[in-house]
Amino acid sequence: MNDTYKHSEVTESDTTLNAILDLIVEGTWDWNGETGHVTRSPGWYRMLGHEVGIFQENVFTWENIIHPDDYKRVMAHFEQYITGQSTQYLIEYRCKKSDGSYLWIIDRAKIQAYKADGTVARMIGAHHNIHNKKLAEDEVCKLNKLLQQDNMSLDNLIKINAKELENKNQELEEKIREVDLLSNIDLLTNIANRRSFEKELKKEVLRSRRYNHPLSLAIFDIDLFKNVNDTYGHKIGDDILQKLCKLVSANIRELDFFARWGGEEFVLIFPELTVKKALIATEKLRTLISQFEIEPGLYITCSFGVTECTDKDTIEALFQRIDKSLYQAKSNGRNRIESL
Ligand SMILES: Nc1nc2c(ncn2[C@@H]2O[C@H](COP(=O)(O)OP(=O)(O)OP(=O)(O)O)[C@@H](O)[C@H]2O)c(=O)[nH]1
Repeated sequence: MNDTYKHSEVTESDTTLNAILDLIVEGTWDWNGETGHVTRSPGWYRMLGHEVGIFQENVFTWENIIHPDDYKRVMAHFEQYITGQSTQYLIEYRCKKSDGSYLWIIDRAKIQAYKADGTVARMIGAHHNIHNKKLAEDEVCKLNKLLQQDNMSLDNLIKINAKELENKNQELEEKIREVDLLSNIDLLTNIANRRSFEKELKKEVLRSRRYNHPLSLAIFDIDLFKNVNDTYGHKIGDDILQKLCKLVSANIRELDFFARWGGEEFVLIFPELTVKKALIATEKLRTLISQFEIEPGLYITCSFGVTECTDKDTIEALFQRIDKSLYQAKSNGRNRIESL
């Protein structure tokens, strides 16, 4: 038994084919080159939002709905195909809808028959709605452009950020230096503090040993400073400490290291000086201080302990010795220097 499906008549097969085409493509068109007649499927009208069959069935209907910006391109492509300059007719363009907006479609067509003179006798085509796909492509295109711009600005941003970071780092380094400086400086007198002194002393002890150079150390303390505070007040006491530091700083060598040990006690490192020379230097200071009118009508004196660092000295041993010599200077009557 032959079970192949057959249409009983040609018209029936035409109806079936048209129904299938209407289902699988939005719009088909069939152009008769002899008469200029164009048959368009119901889907073609529906796709553009028109009532089926409202347009004249000729080529001008099609030409009139092509977007003006696409018109020349479409015509050129059509011309190339029907004149045999290109082998296929396949083109994307916009068609005007009933509401005046434009719909992106893809138009595919094939010549079905030629006239005796070689011109087209029949051409069948299909319009397919690609609007959403086209919009999505446009979006991607826009995004790509934006991305490129963004990449550039991102690049710039990175550069700007790097510069800002560099500035911040510089600021931070300055702050660290500042903090480091502050942590090494006595805030009242602006000279080195005990912490900084201890570091410096260790360094100088090592240096004197390495080069076998002398190194001396002095400590001095304001005599009876409690009386000054009690008589003139703590504020004047502070001013006196500041003035004393300025005086001493201005009368020591660049090489010498001057620090506040704490309270009204100060220390001096004399690199390259033997105890003999250190005694001369401290004597100069003692005299200067005692002759300096630190406040109107007020003079102060200081007691000094001096010692020289030996090969075997530990830092603690050094301190014990100058402390002891200062104690001796105090107990021997103040405003004097003792050395051990
Ligand atoms: N104004 C002021 N006074 C201070 C500061 N640090 C310590 N002093 C004072 O220094 C005085 C030290 O007193 P004492 O330790 O009794 O010694 P002194 O009166 O100097 O007597 P001698 O050291 O024995 O000569 C105290 O009154 C402290 O308050 C300071 O930063 N500012």
